[in-house]
Amino acid sequence: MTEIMQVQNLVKRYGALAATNDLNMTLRAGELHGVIGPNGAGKTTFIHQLAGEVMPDQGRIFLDGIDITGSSVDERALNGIGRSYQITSVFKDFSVLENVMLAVQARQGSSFRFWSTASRDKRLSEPAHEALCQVQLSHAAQRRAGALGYGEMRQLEIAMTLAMQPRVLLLDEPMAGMSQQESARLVDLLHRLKGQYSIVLVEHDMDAVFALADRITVLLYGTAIACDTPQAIQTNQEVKSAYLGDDDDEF
Ligand SMILES: Nc1ncnc2c1ncn2[C@@H]1O[C@H](COP(=O)(O)OP(=O)(O)OP(=O)(O)O)[C@@H](O)[C@H]1O
Repeated sequence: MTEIMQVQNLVKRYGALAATNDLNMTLRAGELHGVIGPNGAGKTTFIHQLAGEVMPDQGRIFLDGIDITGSSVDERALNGIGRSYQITSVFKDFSVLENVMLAVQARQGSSFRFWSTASRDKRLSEPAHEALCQVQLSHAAQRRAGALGYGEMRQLEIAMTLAMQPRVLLLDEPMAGMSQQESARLVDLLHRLKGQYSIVLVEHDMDAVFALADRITVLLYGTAIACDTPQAIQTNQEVKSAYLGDDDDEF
């Protein structure tokens, strides 16, 4: 399997604290790669660095073998790195469809400037409908985004990310705050997206990560202490003692 991203020796310091510390990881094309670790292990800082929101102090990030360490968030998005939108970036008074259309427009950039309104609308609405279909939110296309339930709002965020036509999807705790039913629906959705996209999933819901991931990287104090299949991670002694405190029941 080819590697779509490589992360080499990533370091991000906040004062004396190294949030990521010599962190190495590879993302294979089409895999769902779970990233787990205790609170403060550096998971979110890692995702921020992959997305370009935080610049590392040391280390390199490669996409398709090209060094993107110094690229901005926008450049990375145009090169296919999709960072899940946050609820804060949803326009609550716009319809669900309009929000996704805005994401399509962001992807298409200024190429629509000279087009007629009708053709522009179609060029925006068709991929937007497609993205909503992918996350099974088509039924809510005309609803006001602000009227969506919490789980549906997260589905909308993913639709907006998919509308950017990413190859790599970065998902930072997509199940946070969800009910059991909403989480189960999101697990189903990620199962469907698996293989179509290369996905990095940071998630505290261990059942979800172990059910979904092809491989899991375990972070501890900003360093990857293990990277393996869920089955191997489950029985990895270093992971057990360092991350789970030797408690077999945790898995
Ligand atoms: N902007 C910042 N300024 C100072 N310290 C920070 C900053 N961002 C993160 N940190 C620190 O870096 C460490 C790693 O934080 P990070 O949020 O990446 O961990 P995490 O694994 O995502 O944690 P959690 O599971 O609790 O979300 C923590 O000790 C955190 O306090």
